[in-house]
Amino acid sequence: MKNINPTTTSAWQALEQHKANFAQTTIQQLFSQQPNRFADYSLRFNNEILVDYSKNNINQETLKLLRQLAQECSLATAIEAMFTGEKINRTEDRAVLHTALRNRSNQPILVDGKDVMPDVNDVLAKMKGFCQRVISGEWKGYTGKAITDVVNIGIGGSDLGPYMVTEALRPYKNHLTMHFVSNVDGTHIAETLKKVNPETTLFLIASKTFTTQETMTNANSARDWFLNSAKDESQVAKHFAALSTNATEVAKFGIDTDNMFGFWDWVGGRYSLWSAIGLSIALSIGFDNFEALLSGAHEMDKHFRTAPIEQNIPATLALVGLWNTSFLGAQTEAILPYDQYLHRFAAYFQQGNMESNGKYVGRDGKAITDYQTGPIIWGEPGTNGQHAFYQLIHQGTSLIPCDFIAPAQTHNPLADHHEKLLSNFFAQTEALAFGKTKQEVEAEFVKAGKNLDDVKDIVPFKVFTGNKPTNSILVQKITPFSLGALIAMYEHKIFVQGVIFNIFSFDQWGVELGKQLANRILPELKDSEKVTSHDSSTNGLINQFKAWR
Ligand SMILES: O=P(O)(O)OC[C@H]1O[C@@H](O)[C@@H](O)[C@@H](O)[C@@H]1O
Repeated sequence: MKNINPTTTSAWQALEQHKANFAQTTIQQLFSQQPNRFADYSLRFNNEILVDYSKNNINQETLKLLRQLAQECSLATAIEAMFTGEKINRTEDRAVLHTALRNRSNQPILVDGKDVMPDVNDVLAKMKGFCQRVISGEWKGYTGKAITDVVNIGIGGSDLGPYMVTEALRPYKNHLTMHFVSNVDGTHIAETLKKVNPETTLFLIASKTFTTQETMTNANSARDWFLNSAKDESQVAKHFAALSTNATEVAKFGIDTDNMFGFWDWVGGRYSLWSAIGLSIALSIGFDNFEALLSGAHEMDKHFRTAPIEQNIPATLALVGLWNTSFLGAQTEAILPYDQYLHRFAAYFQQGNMESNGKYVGRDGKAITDYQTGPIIWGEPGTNGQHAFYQLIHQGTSLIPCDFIAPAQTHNPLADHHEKLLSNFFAQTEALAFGKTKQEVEAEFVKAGKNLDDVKDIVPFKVFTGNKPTNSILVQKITPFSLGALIAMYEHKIFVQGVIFNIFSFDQWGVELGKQLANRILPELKDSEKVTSHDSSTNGLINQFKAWR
């Protein structure tokens, strides 16, 4: 991947000039000027996903310049570099091949001259056999009973993806009850263990490194709890499996390598749900559905790799997002799914995006000083968000571009719930784009029989300026296939932005310092000695903790 500061491209400079046009123009005016705006600014994937990006402050010139920016930043070369296994994660000297995990075409993909597909397929076959045995009840616990509960112990990428997807695909789930334990706070595992029976519980220890403090602490507590009942170490094999790249540490923990499902250093944690880390997903919805999830992602991969930039959905979302943040001044992006099953979707992409693109060092090793990199990602499911934080999106002083996501078909057709939900979905982007003018507010008062003189002081508070950018992502139905495609779409959006930001999107050095310092502090908490080795704030806090515990 080349080192190109995006601000030095001619497209960036042209975009800087071009943005002045939008100081005066509103989204409303753009719609009045362009009757076909919806048709011209929307894209479809497989007749299953519709992406409408028309309600943004963009015109054809904006798109032309953004596409030119992508070209000047060598996006096409970068895409090929990723898909062909080049070591684009240069700071860790690794390839980035989550796309190989879902490569249903089976075309060889080489890393260091070796095709990775046979290994990928071997692990998938092992996962399939394991799922069949556990789901059918053939796999027995230490007292001969079938498994009823699965506890995934992992954190970050080893938790967020599997948890988000198993929740999103609940309509497809079988009889197994899934639990996810991530926090090192003992409350998380303690509350989970209250709900399960050691005779019928399977623990999946999910950790790429198998050294993560939170996960190993929870795994040890789970094993102690299990042995408290089973009283026999040899029974651990029936109740513990490991999802990891680190066979040595897995063996040290005492998990049989037969129960280890491997993956490789070219799978980033936050891109790992497609790997063995997805075993909890496969157990919950069955292996066929897990394969459908992979297929959906693979179709999106093909689209991303081959579609021209004008029709390329992830690239378009990335460029429009970059326009909003780098040129129009937005600092955050909200992801707002109108689907209760997608309640962890925003949390998942908080890691996906912020751990990937929250970087201040460019690919040249120098600090980036002249542009913003990854935005802050946040969000909650609609309509809950409407009654909480939408006030600020509609009338605050910050510009917050939003992605609205909704399925056309619900899995729970109950009275008119879904029509009501979707009416809110449509209404919100309409309100955000077009707002409500002073004249409209006054007309409403008049209609309600009010004298305008009496209400004139209230009028400004009821005005909505509109002109707030949104994308609407309408999915025919949330199925394993469409969800796979949707996740891959956002993954590639992040990739495109990382390429243009000139950063390395696939490392995560920013999480290390806190871990190091926590390891230094941990022994200091073991005794009652007064701590003096830190700054006065940290010393003061530690010492108060010791006094109060
Ligand atoms: O899967 P393991 O190795 O336990 O890591 C879990 C998580 O740890 C964090 O510190 C980050 O590095 C994440 O990217 C990662 O997903």
